[in-house]
Amino acid sequence: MFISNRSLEVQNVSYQVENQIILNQINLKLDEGKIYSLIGPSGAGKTTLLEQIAGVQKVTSGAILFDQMPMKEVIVSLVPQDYGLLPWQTVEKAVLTGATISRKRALTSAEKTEIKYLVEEMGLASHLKKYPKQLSGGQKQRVAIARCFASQSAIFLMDEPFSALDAFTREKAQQLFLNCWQASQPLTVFVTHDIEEAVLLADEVIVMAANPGQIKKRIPSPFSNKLDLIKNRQSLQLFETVQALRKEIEA
Ligand SMILES: Nc1ncnc2c1ncn2[C@@H]1O[C@H](COP(=O)(O)OP(=O)(O)OP(=O)(O)O)[C@@H](O)[C@H]1O
Repeated sequence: MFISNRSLEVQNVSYQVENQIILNQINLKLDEGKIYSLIGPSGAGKTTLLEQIAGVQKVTSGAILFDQMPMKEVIVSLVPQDYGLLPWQTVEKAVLTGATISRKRALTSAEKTEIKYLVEEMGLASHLKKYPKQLSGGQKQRVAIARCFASQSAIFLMDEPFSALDAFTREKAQQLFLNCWQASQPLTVFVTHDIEEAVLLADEVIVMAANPGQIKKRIPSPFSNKLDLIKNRQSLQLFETVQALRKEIEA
């Protein structure tokens, strides 16, 4: 059992562009060793909140801390909506560079072997020498996820990480994600429009409301064993939780 008491705290974060309030007094305490999904209607501010946590967007009102440190001192791994791959880096280079930067040192040969295994598991072995323009959307997304795991950061932030995958590949990637996640159990926050995915993968679903963007509800996972995706996908708990969430989002 993974034991940790570090947490990410979003303290009274608000964000306004011109006269539009995009985030309105967001308060969240998120614990290490857990996966959180962020759902809500379009325009609720999910991406904005994720990017403020990641430090991509400046926090102009309120504070975001991890283990009581400001986020600029914390290394996070972000899977952005556009995958964030550099056009001049091959798949291999992208994953290895991500891992080196987050560790702030050269990789050991054991770490390189582990990363190679991860890349193979992600179905990318035959694409190692390819550049982003030579990859499909789904392949790019898998590179971004592999780079995230290879980084071994304490915090993973993912914006619709499985959205470009077809249904079958998506189910495989979700299972692979949960299996890989078990090894280090980073505090993970992911945005999704897929309510089923939000319930299946997360320990807690965070529902946002729009105009202005705010936290509406937090709903714990109904599953005792999240790893058993096949069983959970067919369960009554999934059906009931998805129905309840749908009402919450539409209300
Ligand atoms: N830099 C910006 N300038 C002006 N408006 C912005 C800016 N960034 C975000 N917004 C607005 O903030 C609101 C929230 O956007 P955001 O992308 O965070 O929402 P979202 O919940 O992720 O939406 P979606 O589900 O459609 O991806 C939207 O109304 C958007 O138009």
